[in-house]
Amino acid sequence: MKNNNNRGGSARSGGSGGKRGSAAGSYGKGGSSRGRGASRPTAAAAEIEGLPVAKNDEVTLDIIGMNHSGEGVGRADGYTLFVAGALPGEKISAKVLMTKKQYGYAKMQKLLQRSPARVEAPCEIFDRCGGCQIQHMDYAAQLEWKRQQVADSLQRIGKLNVQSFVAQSANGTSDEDENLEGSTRVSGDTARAGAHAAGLGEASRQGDAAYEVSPAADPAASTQSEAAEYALEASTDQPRQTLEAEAFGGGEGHEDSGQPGEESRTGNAAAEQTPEAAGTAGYDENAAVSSGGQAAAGEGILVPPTLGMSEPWRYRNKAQVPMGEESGRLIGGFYARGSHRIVDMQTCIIQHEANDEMVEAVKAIGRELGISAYDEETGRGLLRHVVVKVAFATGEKMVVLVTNSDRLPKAEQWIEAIRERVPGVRSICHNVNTRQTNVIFGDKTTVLWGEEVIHDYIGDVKFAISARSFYQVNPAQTEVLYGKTLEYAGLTGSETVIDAYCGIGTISLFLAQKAKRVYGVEIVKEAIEDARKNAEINGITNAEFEVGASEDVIPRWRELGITPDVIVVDPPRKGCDARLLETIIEMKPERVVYVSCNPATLARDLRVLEDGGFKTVKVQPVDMFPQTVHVEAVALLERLVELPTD
Ligand SMILES: C[S@@+](CC[C@H](N)C(=O)[O-])C[C@H]1O[C@@H](n2cnc3c(N)ncnc32)[C@H](O)[C@@H]1O
Repeated sequence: MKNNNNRGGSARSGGSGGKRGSAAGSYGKGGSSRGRGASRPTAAAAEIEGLPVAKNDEVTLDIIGMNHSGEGVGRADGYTLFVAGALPGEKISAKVLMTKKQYGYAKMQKLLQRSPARVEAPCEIFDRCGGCQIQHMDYAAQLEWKRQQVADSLQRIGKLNVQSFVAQSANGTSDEDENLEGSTRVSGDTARAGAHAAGLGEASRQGDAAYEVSPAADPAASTQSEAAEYALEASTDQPRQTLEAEAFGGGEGHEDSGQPGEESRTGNAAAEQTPEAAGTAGYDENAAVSSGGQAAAGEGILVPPTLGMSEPWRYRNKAQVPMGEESGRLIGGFYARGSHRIVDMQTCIIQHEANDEMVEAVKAIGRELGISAYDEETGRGLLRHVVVKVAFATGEKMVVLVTNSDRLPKAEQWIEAIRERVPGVRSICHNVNTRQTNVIFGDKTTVLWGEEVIHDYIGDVKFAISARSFYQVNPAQTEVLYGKTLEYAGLTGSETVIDAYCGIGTISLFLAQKAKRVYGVEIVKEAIEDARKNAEINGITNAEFEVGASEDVIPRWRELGITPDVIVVDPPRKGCDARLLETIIEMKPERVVYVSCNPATLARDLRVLEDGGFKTVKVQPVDMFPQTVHVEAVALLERLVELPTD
């Protein structure tokens, strides 16, 4: 049906509402995506001529996929609309919130046809908080969607050949056992729901060229120049520059790396991690995936089902909670999606309970002591963030108060009250960040009380973790991830291994148990100090560490004659530096194991390595961040044997 403006295709439908976990939540409140109190850019852009829809139109949409931010993707007369809360396979009525040249946003009004993968989000503030994006999607469907994100990126960005899939049988198993790799199997109905929700089946055939170049759906993207966005998405000729731009603003904030779920900057993950290509999973015509299931044996890269958790809740060992004020009262919680508006919370069900308790204690103490919260608009106020960590294996706890002032007023009272209300706390730290920035930590950290570090175990290896060092946030899945990394490294005990972007030496020390020698490099000085301590406390003598950028240090190691058999890289979201990739190619290791938290930069870098003489054998997705859109994967590359030239 055409509307009055002859824009066509936006079949009007009435209705409003939508239940929690179905509808979009707090979108559409206007303002820029960065400003405090803003949540979604609405009609900031002037109406654009010739679009099939306009702001406030009501449209009926078939949701054909889900983008990197977890928003459903619908089309109105070929025009792409992103709808928060909508799942692939659903039919909805929606109201257009804003339009850009090639895509727009709409708010779900009514769910007309429900996906079998839709579940009730268990978190009470899911519809407001931006911390999780896909609690309303059944876990099996989340896992399949993540697998497909990886496969699609490899194909679309890396131009790599991915093995096709065979459909899953009714009991969720497949004959292709080799491909299961110990994964959480997708069972029966949920398998089909998963395939459905991941935008597979019919909808997966509906991709088109326009969508292929469509830009980031994330509200944060709207703060970037559109030209940059399009450069980013449209072209794989210049993917490095553009993909780097999207990764946490180009790679500052090393202390926490920009790992998904590791919000080293303020802002929720959805706001900060601008998707690289608007997430074409599920509707890329060229994607090899045909349904939820297993890869068929044959040519191409194997992308097995995502390794998931049996209990995908309460898995996080760290919370970085921004503090604010509401009617003069101190509050703390994650940001609403696409904004810096804090949603006060009492509990976060993906966090360990101890983290909830620590955050609540700090909020209560702050209120009692009359502490002000930092206001990022005025640059005034004291308490910026509370960062809490708990070691799952030992129960040790750390509280870090990040303030906008060198001095922590009432420090003694803080210490006394935290010790009283957080039984078992081992470390209370103060970090100073006086910069007007969205990076969480400042450079100066002092121990107010207790130890400088807490200790945890991954497998049998003990780790000391300081306030600012990167440490994986999901300990159960870290073991799975590192186990895969070790397996792919294929060590026999005689190998020399380089671990680039080594953090506190977690992967290095895992590898050192099976290698002759391991060299780790990391840019954060404190992390390398921790890595050395960690080697020492575990009695590991065959690992050595150097501070510096991998792209500077490893070429130097090459000049010194270090010849690795295996190179492991685990870079932040922006991926590997081009100089590092060049050096890897020149060093000619037998194998490269690439651990990645960003399928887009992974795909880009694999392309470079493939062109440099390596073959990608398999890429295993591992779910480090259930209920969120973040995707982790580990890739195995083997060096192609060079044939002699006559
Ligand atoms: C995703 S984390 C991986 C850490 C570690 N492998 C682990 O599993 O805990 C990436 C690490 O790279 C570091 N980093 C960022 N840029 C770097 C660079 N150019 N050279 C070396 N390390 C870098 C960050 O500080 C962070 O510790």
